[in-house]
Amino acid sequence: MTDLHTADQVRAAEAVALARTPEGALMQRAATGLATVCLRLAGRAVGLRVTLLVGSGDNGGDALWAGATLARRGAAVTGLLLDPDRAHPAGLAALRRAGARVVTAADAAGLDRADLVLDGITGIGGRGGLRPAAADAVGRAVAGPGLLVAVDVPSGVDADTGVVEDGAFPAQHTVTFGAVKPGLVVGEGRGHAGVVHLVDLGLELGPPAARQLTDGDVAALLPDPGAGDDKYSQGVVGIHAGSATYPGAGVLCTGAALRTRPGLVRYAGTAAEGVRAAWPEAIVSSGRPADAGRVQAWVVGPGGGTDDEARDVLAEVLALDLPVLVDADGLTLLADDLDLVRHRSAPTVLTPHDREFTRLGFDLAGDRIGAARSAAADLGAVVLLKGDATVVAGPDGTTFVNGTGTPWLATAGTGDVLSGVVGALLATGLPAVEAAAAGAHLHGRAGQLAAAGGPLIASDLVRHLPAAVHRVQGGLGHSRA
Ligand SMILES: NC(=O)C1=CN([C@@H]2O[C@H](COP(=O)(O)OP(=O)(O)OC[C@H]3O[C@@H](n4cnc5c(N)ncnc54)[C@H](O)[C@@H]3O)[C@@H](O)[C@H]2O)[C@@H](O)CC1
Ligand SMILES: Nc1ncnc2c1ncn2[C@@H]1O[C@H](COP(=O)(O)OP(=O)(O)O)[C@@H](O)[C@H]1O
Ligand SMILES: [K+]
Repeated sequence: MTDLHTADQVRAAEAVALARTPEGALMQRAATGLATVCLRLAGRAVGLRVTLLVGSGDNGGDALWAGATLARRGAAVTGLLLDPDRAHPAGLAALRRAGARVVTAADAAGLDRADLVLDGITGIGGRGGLRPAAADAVGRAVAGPGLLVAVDVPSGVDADTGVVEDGAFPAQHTVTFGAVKPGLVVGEGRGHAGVVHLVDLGLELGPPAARQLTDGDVAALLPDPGAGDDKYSQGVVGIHAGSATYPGAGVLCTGAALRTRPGLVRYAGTAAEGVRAAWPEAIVSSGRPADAGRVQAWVVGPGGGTDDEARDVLAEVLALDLPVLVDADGLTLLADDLDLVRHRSAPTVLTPHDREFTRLGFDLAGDRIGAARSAAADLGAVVLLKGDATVVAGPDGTTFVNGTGTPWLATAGTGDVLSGVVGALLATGLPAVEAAAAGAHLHGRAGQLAAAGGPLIASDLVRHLPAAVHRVQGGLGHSRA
């Protein structure tokens, strides 16, 4: 599990640690970790041309100390001071002692000729868009071929929300201190942070603001069937998806559920013929969900249409005292009457993409975690907000940010697959927020495995689900023909 802590949480823990450690010790730990990662990434120090972009706070201090270490190892380091009078004094003295060049914006030529650019303009103290001089320096430094490494947080990226301001530093790597901040793994911030390296400062942090599951976490939620299991005991999921004219969503969703937890999957709906042909393993009926037989969780909505019949089915399923996942057309219908969800006592999982989320009446500014959380609290439901780095929020504020996936998932039908995966996990009896987070993780892993073979379509994703399960359990993963 990767714990994600906000800037305020890190600052509060740092204050406690600062009071207990000699002056400068924490910054030394941070800068040593930073220099170590830089040396590993660059592969050498001697002759390495390094540009430091140095702001006026402690983030600049980290860059100056790390620059001094690199210079002592033989790198040709240039420190560009954006605010020379306020540069971290001890860090600046160390850089000068190490023999590095120190320049100001007025005489900073050749910023684009570095092999390594260290962004120490702002860290967790940055506010809003970069000031013009800082933005100009970023623009010039990133124009060259050098490796772009952000110190703690890419300048111009909000550490908590991942909102990216104009002119922000587009890091390929971010060396972050004390804890991974949510803004490095969510929203546009994820793309600007690149690969995140954590330097442990030994901070005593409280409960995280959000978490990211690892393969091992997901494997622990997905035990293999044991000798005492039968086809019912792993949880039976019911699927109502697709239609006679458009059976695709029913086929994909049912297949995804089967490929995730193959015990037993029931399908009930008007795509029965297509689903039966594709998945002889499923128990298929063309009747209403209430007549389909016992299940432990329902999936309703993908490709189900928005007519009166679909509206009745949605109300019927939501009236059951079982976990229910609502997706796609089901969400469009739900937007007319959110009380259908608010009144439930069994768990509900809603899986909107951005347009569906706003259709439900919620604001989606840049803060995806905040948006998913407030919708979840309002509705008393788990909200899984899809996209690059899917966010899953529970009504009690429990939050996960997904760390798997690939942009190749941006293709029709992959959402139907996600519904089937999460539905199957809900039926196992997992807490709904964990089922949703684990489902998003598995779905993303399947996407990565499928995309390794080139562009993927949604049925490839279904085929790769067993390999994804195998992979999270520690295997290398292979696909099924
Ligand atoms: N507090 C600590 O114990 C430690 C802090 N560390 C570093 O300290 C950083 C936080 O330091 P600070 O609180 O000094 O804050 P920062 O250095 O992140 O930023 C504050 C400075 O940036 C300027 N600034 C703010 N917004 C700006 C903008 N939009 N454009 C241009 N300049 C802007 C401000 O005028 C201020 O001088 C962390 O991110 C981390 O890198 C590490 O050294 C570890 C130890
Ligand atoms: N750019 C992207 N990067 C990573 N994953 C993405 C991206 N775009 C979409 N996805 C994922 O693909 C799936 C798309 O779901 P959805 O929009 O409901 O598609 P459909 O309705 O066609 O099934 C979601 O799991 C989403 O997280
Ligand atoms: K920075």
